[in-house]
Amino acid sequence: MGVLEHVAGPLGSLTATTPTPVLAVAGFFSLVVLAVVLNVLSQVLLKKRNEPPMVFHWFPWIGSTVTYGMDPYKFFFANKKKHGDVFTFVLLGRKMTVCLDTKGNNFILNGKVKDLNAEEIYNPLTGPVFGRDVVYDCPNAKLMEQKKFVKFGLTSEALRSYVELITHEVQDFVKRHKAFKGQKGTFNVPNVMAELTIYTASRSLQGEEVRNMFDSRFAALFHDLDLGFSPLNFQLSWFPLPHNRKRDNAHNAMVQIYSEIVRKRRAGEVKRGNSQDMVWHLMECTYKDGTPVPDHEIAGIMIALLMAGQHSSASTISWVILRLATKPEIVEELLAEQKRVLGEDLPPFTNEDLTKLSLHAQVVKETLRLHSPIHSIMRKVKQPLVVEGTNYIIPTSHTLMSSPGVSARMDEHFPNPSVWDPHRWDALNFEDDDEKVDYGFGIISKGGKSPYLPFGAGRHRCVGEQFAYVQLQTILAEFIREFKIRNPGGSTDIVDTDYTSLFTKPLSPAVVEWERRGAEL
Ligand code: HEM
Repeated sequence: MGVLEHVAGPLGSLTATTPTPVLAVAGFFSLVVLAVVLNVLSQVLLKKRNEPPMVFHWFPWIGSTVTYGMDPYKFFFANKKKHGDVFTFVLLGRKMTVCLDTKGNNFILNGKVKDLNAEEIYNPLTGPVFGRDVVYDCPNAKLMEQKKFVKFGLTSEALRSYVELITHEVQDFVKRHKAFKGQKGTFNVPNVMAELTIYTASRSLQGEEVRNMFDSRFAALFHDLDLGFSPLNFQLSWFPLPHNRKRDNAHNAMVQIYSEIVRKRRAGEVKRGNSQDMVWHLMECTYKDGTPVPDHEIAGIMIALLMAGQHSSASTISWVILRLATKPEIVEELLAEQKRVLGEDLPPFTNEDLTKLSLHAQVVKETLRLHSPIHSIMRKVKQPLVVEGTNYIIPTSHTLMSSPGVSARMDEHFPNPSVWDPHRWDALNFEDDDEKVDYGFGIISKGGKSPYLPFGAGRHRCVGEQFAYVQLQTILAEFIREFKIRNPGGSTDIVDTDYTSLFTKPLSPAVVEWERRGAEL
């Protein structure tokens, strides 16, 4: 028997005796073609005049998922050019209506609670990670109270103590970490900075017990819990996949750890001393109706703070280091600022000192303009909504999507927007004339006209901004005291962004060269 007969033999017998598989494949392809044709026809023929334009797509359900997912900003700008600031696209079967620029940001972020809803979108994903009765697993009014607890826990006394604790963590880290052995070397920025960020956050905000557990048990639990933030979980968070099982086990273990910390503290087995961590503060908080925060909610809020803070801060400080490595002259300017403000001998600094290090703050601010860790913010439409200045009415079957990162990259607001230039903020401020509002967690700027909203706006605005700035500025100030940094070969290139996880971050590996001060690069 020849080779061809060998191959044809089995196929021949298959078609002769079982025609079904071939027919099934042909049938499947016909169905796909039919679905594509109907989908295209419906986009061309059934345009609704009072709904925003739909981004053209061939396949139903998949829609624009791939182009959006590969580079959301490229996708937003391309469609803004084609359709204007308001358009709809299909993301995994959902109709997402995007509203861009300052008006779009304001429309979505400052929307009323009766019109827009965050918890229906986010809770399937965050619920199993954070736990019961916290954040999106409770009515919005309760979330506002929980945010108030956190915001009011970040007192100036607490922040002062955090600066000291974070400073010690950084000093210890740069002495001991394997990436910083010797006088000079290279390090993979995203990995090393993620490690440093979590040590600093856990020692300050989370408290001594959590920090002490980090090197052993806690890091593994954090890793497993984090698996729950896989984008796949927007659809399948309930499905017993291995990563979801690990997530659930990690969540239960973490709740037990926090509950045990609270129990020991309440029993007086651990004394407070000068400790200002958030667990102590939450143990003293009560809801408006007089109910103290139950232990499982303390655990849930602490987990939420850990997860929300870790990804955003680790990504931001990594971008700070990577951007500085492209402009080593700014590193020297930062050091000069510290010497000018604090003294030539670079003494330890306080939270009040940080507010005087304006270039340090501007480095963080400019980095967040171009590298905001959250590129898309979503809300479910609860009743048909008119978009001001248009004839569009957004139906309740749509989800709204805001991307403040778009206005932050528009040349109408920021000349040469793609250039990373901390000095652009020397004389730039969007907050001064802004309307103020209180959604229940303290007075905030409404941000209605600002093109720069990396911490969001409205009732879901970030309550971690102050902590993030303290953490990021302290790490930055300590880091540049210790090291000179630059890109290998003095290159000015910057790595691409990794959009595959929920929070964006630099694509790893992203390596820079370091040298301890006192030696030459
Ligand atoms: C550079 C750092 C950070 C950035 C850029 C950032 C950004 C944001 C943004 C854009 C939102 C609004 C989300 C929405 O409207 O759906 C938000 C909310 C929030 N963030 Fe942050 N964040 C940062 C750090 C932190 C830290 C360190 C914490 C905790 C200590 C934190 C806790 C929260 C909380 C509790 C919310 C409220 C969620 C809600 O009300 O729906 N964030 N953050």
